[in-house]
Amino acid sequence: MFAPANIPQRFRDAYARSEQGLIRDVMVKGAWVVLFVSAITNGSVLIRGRSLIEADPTWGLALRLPPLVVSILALAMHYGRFPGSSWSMPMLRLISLSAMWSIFGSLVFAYDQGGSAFRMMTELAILSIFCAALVSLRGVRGCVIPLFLPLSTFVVVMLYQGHPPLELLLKLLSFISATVIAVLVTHVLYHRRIAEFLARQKLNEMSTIDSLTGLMNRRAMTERLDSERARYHRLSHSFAVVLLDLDHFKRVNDNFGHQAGDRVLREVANRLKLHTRQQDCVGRWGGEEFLMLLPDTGEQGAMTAAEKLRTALQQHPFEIGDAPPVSQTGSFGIAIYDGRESASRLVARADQALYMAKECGRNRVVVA
Ligand SMILES: Nc1nc2c(ncn2[C@@H]2O[C@H](COP(=O)(O)OP(=O)(O)OP(=O)(O)O)[C@@H](O)[C@H]2O)c(=O)[nH]1
Repeated sequence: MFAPANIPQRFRDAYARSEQGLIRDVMVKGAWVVLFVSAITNGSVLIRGRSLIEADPTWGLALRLPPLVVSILALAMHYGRFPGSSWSMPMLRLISLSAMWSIFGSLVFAYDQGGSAFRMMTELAILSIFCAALVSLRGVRGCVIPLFLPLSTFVVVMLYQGHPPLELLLKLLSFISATVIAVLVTHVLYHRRIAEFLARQKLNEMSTIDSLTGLMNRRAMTERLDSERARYHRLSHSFAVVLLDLDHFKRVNDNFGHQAGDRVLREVANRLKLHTRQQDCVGRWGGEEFLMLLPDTGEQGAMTAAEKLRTALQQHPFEIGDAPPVSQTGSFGIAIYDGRESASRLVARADQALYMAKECGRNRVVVA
């Protein structure tokens, strides 16, 4: 999984997903461009009856066929919905490499036959555009193999054939300057894309994460409840919600101050995370209320889970700084999704059970 070094770990999955979409997009468009350019080039050869490489039909075929075949294959895989997405990047590289092979191969012939400057410029421009697309996906390192490998092969072949290095350099100047411009512009765009991606992720994080505890906030939990309800209707997998309200939490604030209260809330969040499964969702529902969503869980499982959390709070007092640690318990209300009700009705039932737990003396679990 590729992600630039300045993307924090927590955003790397999201970056990989967004990059996959981008790579697929570039691959499909790149394949169409290569097909289109091949059709025009081959068509003009047919109409005008002459080719830069007409002297050698075998080489002509060897240079023109690979990009055509690779592009058709890539488009067939895309439109035929070939499973997975990891093949997009290797396919894009293959398209680029075969196009470079074709272009640089033609250049070798053009060079020897004194091909027209216009023709060379066109092919150099295509090189720069490819380079631009690759740089915009993976930064400058993205074009090392598809661009600099064919270029260095081309230079080595030319030098091997005895062309003077200075003359070669002068002839390549237009290519080098076109590529440098393309690299610079797209390098800036690449960094902008990453900056925009990070800004979007942080905004998204702010709107879904509770800043005090780092848990999901009420909005994000409501969305998860809706998607879990949708999953239930698709797969009939039962799920439970557990609502927790800390007992007499006001006393912590009143006796030790708001900061101590905040520390307790953060530690409660840690313990809830620690004692739930990875697939469970834990969120802060309100001030000192927490909501847990337990997928694939029935009544018995939810009771066991809630009991484990209740013990995890009760078992160890909470550190609050200079003052001695404080005891903090919680009351829990459980509701199992009945298959029909709305998310708010489901939480309301858990709230009623929680109310019963408070009424019965707190520090206990009640099922709706
Ligand atoms: N420190 C801190 N306190 C909060 C926060 N949100 C809510 N509270 C406090 O949580 C307390 C809730 O008090 P109450 O609703 O009276 O309930 P309780 O004292 O927990 O008593 P019971 O729920 O009846 O057991 C209030 O003192 C709120 O100020 C917060 O983000 N930080």
